[in-house]
Amino acid sequence: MKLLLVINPVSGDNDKEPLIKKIKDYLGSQNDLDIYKTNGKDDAERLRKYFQKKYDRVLVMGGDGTIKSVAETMGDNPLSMGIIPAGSANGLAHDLELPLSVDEAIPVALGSKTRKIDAICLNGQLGLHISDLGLNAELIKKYESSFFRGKLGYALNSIPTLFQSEGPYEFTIETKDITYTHSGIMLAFANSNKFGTGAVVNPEGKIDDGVFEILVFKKIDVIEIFKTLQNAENLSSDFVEIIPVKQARVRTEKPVDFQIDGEYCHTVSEVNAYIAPQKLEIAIAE
Ligand SMILES: Nc1ncnc2c1ncn2[C@@H]1O[C@H](COP(=O)(O)OP(=O)(O)OP(=O)(O)O)[C@@H](O)[C@H]1O
Repeated sequence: MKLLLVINPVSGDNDKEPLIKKIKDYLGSQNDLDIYKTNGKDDAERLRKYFQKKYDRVLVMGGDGTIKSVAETMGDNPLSMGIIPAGSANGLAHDLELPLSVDEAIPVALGSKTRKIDAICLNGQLGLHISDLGLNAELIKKYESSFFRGKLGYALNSIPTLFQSEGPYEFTIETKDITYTHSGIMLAFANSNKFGTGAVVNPEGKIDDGVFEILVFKKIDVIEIFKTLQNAENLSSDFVEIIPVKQARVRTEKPVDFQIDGEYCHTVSEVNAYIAPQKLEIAIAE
């Protein structure tokens, strides 16, 4: 097998060298492995050059942001992807029920069982997991500029963000059939059903059903947040409005912080979103 291993050296705040050694040991001598370590600057350009070569699979060792950027760089003829979860939250790996320990993840990432998943195209970028406008994107903006990485960084930044949020916002959502206006602290574009924290915010969401859900979170409600952590299926519509769609345009009166799969994307006042069915093939557990 000819493999490209893409590694984010800083994701999840953990040392990748022992993990790389485990992969090399597992592969032994009969496999052909190229390694690319991301730099966070011109990765797309550099990766595109790698993808001009022929590989059988790309392995990604990082978090959702690294998976997203590799998926975007592969273009219209993507390779199948094996994931070695090594980010802070690993939302996509949780959704696909991939093993989180590297020893278990390696055989799965190199295995023959795969699953095709949808992506959401958001203002020209790919979102594979959950992207949002508002409160969570404000938190990610603060986290990315903070000294602390990993889960501690999210935790340390979340309390001030909850009190300093600029919301609520007025979201105008135009679908093929109808236009809604909802006020909320955050609007999410969900391809899957839970955040990397495990909170099930989109109980009906499936990652390969050809639709995505727009979730408008109306207020912070401790009981409902607790229910999301218990995998409850009946979230109150006073807490979250769920709109399944294939395509939508969302507008806000003033620019609002926006994030895609945990990557902060500045402020926007319009997001054009549509589903790209069966966009990516990912190796999963037998
Ligand atoms: N060498 C590097 N130095 C700094 N940033 C990097 C580097 N390589 C990639 N990045 C950045 O890492 C981000 C993607 O991180 P990813 O989502 O994979 O991990 P993560 O789960 O967010 O982990 P963490 O929370 O520790 O960043 C992107 O913003 C990318 O630009």
